[in-house]
Amino acid sequence: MSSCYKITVDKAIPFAEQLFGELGEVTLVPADSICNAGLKQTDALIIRSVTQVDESLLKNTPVSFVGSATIGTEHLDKDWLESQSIHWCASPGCNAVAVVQYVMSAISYWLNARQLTLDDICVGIVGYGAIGSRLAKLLSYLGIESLLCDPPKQATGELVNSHSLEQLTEQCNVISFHTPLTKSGPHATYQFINHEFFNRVDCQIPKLIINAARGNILDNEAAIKWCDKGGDLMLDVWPNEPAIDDSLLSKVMLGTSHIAGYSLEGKFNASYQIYRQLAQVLGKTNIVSLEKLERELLPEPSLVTLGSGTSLTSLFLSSYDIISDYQILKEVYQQKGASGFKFAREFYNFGREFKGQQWSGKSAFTELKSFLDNL
Ligand SMILES: NC(=O)C1=CN([C@@H]2O[C@H](COP(=O)(O)OP(=O)(O)OC[C@H]3O[C@@H](n4cnc5c(N)ncnc54)[C@H](O)[C@@H]3O)[C@@H](O)[C@H]2O)C=CC1
Ligand SMILES: O=C(O)C(=O)[C@H](O)COP(=O)(O)O
Repeated sequence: MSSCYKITVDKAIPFAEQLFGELGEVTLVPADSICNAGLKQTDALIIRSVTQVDESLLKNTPVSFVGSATIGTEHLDKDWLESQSIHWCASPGCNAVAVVQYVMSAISYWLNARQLTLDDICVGIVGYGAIGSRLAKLLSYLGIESLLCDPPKQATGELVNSHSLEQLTEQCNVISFHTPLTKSGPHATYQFINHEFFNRVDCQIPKLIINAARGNILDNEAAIKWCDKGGDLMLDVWPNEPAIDDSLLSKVMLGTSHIAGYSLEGKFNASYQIYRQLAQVLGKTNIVSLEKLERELLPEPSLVTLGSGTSLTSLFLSSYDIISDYQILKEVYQQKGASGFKFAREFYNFGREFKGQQWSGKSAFTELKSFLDNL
C-alpha cells in the first residue's frame, strides 16, 4: 500500500477516520459535494445510498474501489463498475437488526392505536433476506404468526414455504416489505406496491402496511388512495426521496425519514465491513478485529428503563421510539418544506440496537433480551 493512497469518504459515515485512516489518506466530503471533478485524485470512494455511482461520476478518475456503507445497492451502476474493473462492495446485513427493531416499534404503535394485541396479528414478510429472516425469527420466538413471500428464493429452493403476495393480502393484517429496489427481471419490485396490490387489501378491518425497504417500490398515488380508504400505512422510505410528497406525509399513520437502519451499531458494522474489504483489496492482512474496534469505538450501552407493568408493545416502543422520529419529521417538514427530509436525516441522533442497550426494571425480559442480543 502506498502511503498516499487517497480515500474519499462521505462525511456522514461514522468512524471513517478511525477505520479508513489506517489504510490511506482520508478526505471527508459532504454527500452533496461528491462529484466527478472532486475525484481526480481519489483511489477509493466510500459513499452512502444518496450517491449515484456511475460513469458520469467516475469517468476519467483513478477510482478503483467503491464501497457503499449500506445494505441497498441500487445506487451503484454495477455493470459499468465491473466493465471498468472497479472493485465495488456494500455492507450486507449491516443494519438489519435496527430495521427489525423499527418494524417491531411500528407494529407496537399500531396495535395500541387499534386496540389490538400481539395475539391478533398475522404478519406477512415480503423479502426473506437479512432483515426479513431476522424479523420472522423474532416473531416466531414471540409466538406471533407470520407468512413469508420471497419468490426469488422460492425459485432457487432456498425457501420452501414461500407464499404469494396475494396470499399475504388475504391472510395477514400486517404486511412488512423488505426487498431490494429492482427495475428489471421476473421479480422486479419497482412500484410493486401499487393500485392492484392495495385493491386486494380490504381495509374494512384494520390493516397495516409497512415499507422500510426502498421508497420507489411503492406507487405514491396508490398509497394516497389507500390511506383515504382507511388503510394504515407506515413509511420509512418514500417515492422520490428526498423530495417526498407532503400529501402522502399528511396521510400516513407514521412516517420517518429513511432512518430505520440508523443505529450506531448498524453504522459501525457498515464502516467496518467496507474497511475490511478495502484492506483485503490493498493486501493488508493484519486488520483490527471487529470485537476490538467495537470495544474501543462504541460507547457504553444506553439505559432503557422499563416500568414494572411493561408490556411487550411498550417494551418495543421504549427500545426504539418511532413516535418521536415521526414528530421530528413532521416538525422539520413544516419548518423547512421539502428540504426537511434531508435535514432530519443529516442531524439524526443514532440510537442503539438491542445489544447496545441495557434494560432495567423488569427482570422477566432477561431471556428475550438475550435472544435479541444475538438476533
Ligand atoms: N429503511 C432503511 O433504513 C433500510 C432499508 N434497507 C432496504 O431493505 C432491503 C432488504 O434488506 P436485506 O434484507 O438486508 O436484503 P437481502 O438482500 O438480504 O434480502 C432481500 C430479499 O428480498 C427478496 N426479494 C427480491 N425481490 C423480491 C420480490 N419481488 N418479492 C419478494 N421478495 C423479493 C430477495 O430474494 C432476498 O431474499 C435492502 O435492499 C434495502 O433496500 C436496508 C437497510 C436499511
Ligand atoms: O443500508 C441501507 O440500505 C439504507 O437504506 C441505509 O440505512 C440508508 O442510510 P444512508 O445511505 O443514509 O447512510
